[in-house]
Amino acid sequence: MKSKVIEASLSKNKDLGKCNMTEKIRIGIVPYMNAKPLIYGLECHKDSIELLFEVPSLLPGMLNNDRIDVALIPSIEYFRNGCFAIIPHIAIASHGAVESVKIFSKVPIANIQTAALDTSSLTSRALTRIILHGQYHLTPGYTQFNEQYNIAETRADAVLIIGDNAIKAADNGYVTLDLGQAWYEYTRLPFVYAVWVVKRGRKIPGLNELLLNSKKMGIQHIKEIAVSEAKRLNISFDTCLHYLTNAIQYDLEKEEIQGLKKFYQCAVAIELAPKGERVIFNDT
Ligand SMILES: C=C(O[C@@H]1C=C(C(=O)O)C=C[C@H]1O)C(=O)O
Repeated sequence: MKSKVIEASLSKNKDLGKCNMTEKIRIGIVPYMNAKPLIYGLECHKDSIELLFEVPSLLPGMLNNDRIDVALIPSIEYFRNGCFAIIPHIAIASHGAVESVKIFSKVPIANIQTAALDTSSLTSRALTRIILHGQYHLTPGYTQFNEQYNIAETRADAVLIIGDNAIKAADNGYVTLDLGQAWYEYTRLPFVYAVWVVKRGRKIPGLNELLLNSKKMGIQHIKEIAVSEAKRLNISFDTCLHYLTNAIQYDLEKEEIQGLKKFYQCAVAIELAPKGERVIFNDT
């Protein structure tokens, strides 16, 4: 299923600014299992789209520097940047437990004094601070956790890990806190981890439709994605299917937008984001 719209947009649109018309649309995306359904339908556009895989923390900068044209970015960065527009109806979200954003703690959560946060993340790092502060009245010392480290050798009391590594990490007797679940208990709202964005004012005709169709196709082929992810990550098909269908949610509608706005308010309250930002959608 080839999108005529995007092909037309590449040849018709004279407003692509720094993007050369003969060049492909460069789309930045996280390399985790959770993003696979969102890009499933893009595979058949290889002649007009280039996919670049990068950890979430690096994608906003790449978009800002025009190294990519569209990106799936950590939701906190949408509010910090202030110059992006969100592609409607699509998110990486959870309504409760997310299974891939977890604190692994060597002490009871209420006793955490130091926490090392995954450097791949931006949103879940902020969410950790919000939950530990808001729910547990804790302001621990924060350090970095790099995926080359392992939990046991980390000096911090607790470690935040996101993505495939969090799914694969064994609990090993650690106290674990699923931050999607913690957010739900704190607010009774869904949590939005990532959104597709473009720079505000950048017109890529057909983009919203292209990404929405891709998501729809991904959801239709979720079992096939679970099979290949199980192989790639060396984990069970059931774990993948459960994660892709029960834990991660891909909609960005009324409730998720409410969750996104609540997250922004909580971030502003502890100075993790500037005041006065609004949710603005891309309309092309
Ligand atoms: C739920 C997740 O969402 C991710 C978490 C992000 C973050 O913490 O900054 C960013 C993008 C998402 O892919 C996950 O990867 O586990």
